[in-house]
Amino acid sequence: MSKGTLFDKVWDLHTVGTLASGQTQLFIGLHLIHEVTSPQAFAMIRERGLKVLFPERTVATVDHIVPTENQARPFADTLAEEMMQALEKSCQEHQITFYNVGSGRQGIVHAIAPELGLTQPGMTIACGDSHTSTHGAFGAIAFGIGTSQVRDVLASQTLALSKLKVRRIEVNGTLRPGVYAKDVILHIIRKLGVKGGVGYAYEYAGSTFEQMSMEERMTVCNMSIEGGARCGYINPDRVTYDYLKDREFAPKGDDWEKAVTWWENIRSDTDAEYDDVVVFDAAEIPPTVTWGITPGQGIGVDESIPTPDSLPDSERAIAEEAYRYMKLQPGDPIKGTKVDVCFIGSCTNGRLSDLREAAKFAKGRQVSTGIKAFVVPASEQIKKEAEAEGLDKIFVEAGFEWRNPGCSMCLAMNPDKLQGDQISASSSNRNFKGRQGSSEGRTLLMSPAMVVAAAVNGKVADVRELLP
Ligand SMILES: CC(C)[C@H](C(=O)O)[C@@H](O)C(=O)O
Ligand code: SF4
Repeated sequence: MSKGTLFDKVWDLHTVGTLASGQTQLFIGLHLIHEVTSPQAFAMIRERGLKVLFPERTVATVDHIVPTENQARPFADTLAEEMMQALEKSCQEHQITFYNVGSGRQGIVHAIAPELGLTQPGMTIACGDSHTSTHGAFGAIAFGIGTSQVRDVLASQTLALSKLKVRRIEVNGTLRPGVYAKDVILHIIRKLGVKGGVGYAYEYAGSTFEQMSMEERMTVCNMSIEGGARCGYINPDRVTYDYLKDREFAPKGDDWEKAVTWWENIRSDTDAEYDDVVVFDAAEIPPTVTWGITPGQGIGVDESIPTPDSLPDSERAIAEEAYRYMKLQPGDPIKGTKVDVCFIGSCTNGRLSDLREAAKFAKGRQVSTGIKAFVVPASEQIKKEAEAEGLDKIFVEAGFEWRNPGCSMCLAMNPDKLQGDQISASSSNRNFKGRQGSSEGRTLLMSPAMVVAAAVNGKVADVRELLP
């Protein structure tokens, strides 16, 4: 095996050849598909009379358009129903496994592949979805692709790609109470910028990530793309193997031992060379909230919205645009900003550990009057597990609604939408203009625990004040 970073090794092992363009033809071990970016890709292969080359390496689910309340078919939204039928038909035609609503395995694509054990170290994974970077938490090279690339993978199981540089992002130390994986990644993006990672794969390393659970690692890798990095990964270790062991599609018996040996070999070598190295101290990371219209516009919950003169030239224009859109004043504290909607869910923070942590703070408290607060587990399996622990009851008693799995208000391609210029406290990953279903809707990104703090206070609050 070649020496170097995990990225280099996995890249080399999956290289089919070099194309005339100079790009690499890279073999894709696992292709995940969903209803939004696959219909046109299927139409394109159909037009050319092509087949799906490796249906057994292709797995589908439905997540973006599913209603989280009434899931009766046909869906009330005819466009959603059409997308659903298109996916059902394509999967049937090409013998692709489809985890449909009610299968017990449906959910946000980036939640179900790990929980089924499909996502494994050393793999190349592609999906027509930018947050495919999530799967890097397992030491896979996983990235989002566009519809024409979905076509390429369906037809050839390969992609034409240019190799990325690798930046090692080291975070060391223990996170302070009330500070979560979400704050770590929001902090990294705040410091390195939303375009800082363009051209790079991010390798997250250091004791902070080593101490994280797989779910926390997924939260971090998920938002690599918001920092401009096409993929982000963490070297596999005992935590990874313990998570994967005995999952449905994980290797079994002798194959398991062989797999672990191989996974150990693909870890970045200690003397690997990086194109860049950045180091952060975990103790300096505060509970972070975004105030603007990019995930890079984050501040500590006890900081004030930056004034134009405190910002570097390159950030001023987008800050001006953000003050106008968000209707927030530079210099004002973010804490105390009134919110209307509180959303816990998404592929960033809709997993069991997120719901458990949020429930700890919701227990025995009440959602403030006039606030709409709701919890959307990322998958059917997570929903079931959460209910078995009684988390649903804690949320409902506190005044949250408990919904069915899907992307929901992360992107609002389903009925869960902000109205007018409502402000949401959201555990999702994007605060772009109009992201949550209203062209004037405003989004404040934060950890699930911070969303609960906002829900019970009716305004942005510091979760540390709720700590026992
Ligand atoms: C719909 C899909 C293509 C999109 C993405 O690529 O990320 C969505 O998941 C998002 O989060 O904006
Ligand atoms: S939860 Fe949000 S970010 Fe994740 S795949 Fe769905 S829409 Fe995209």
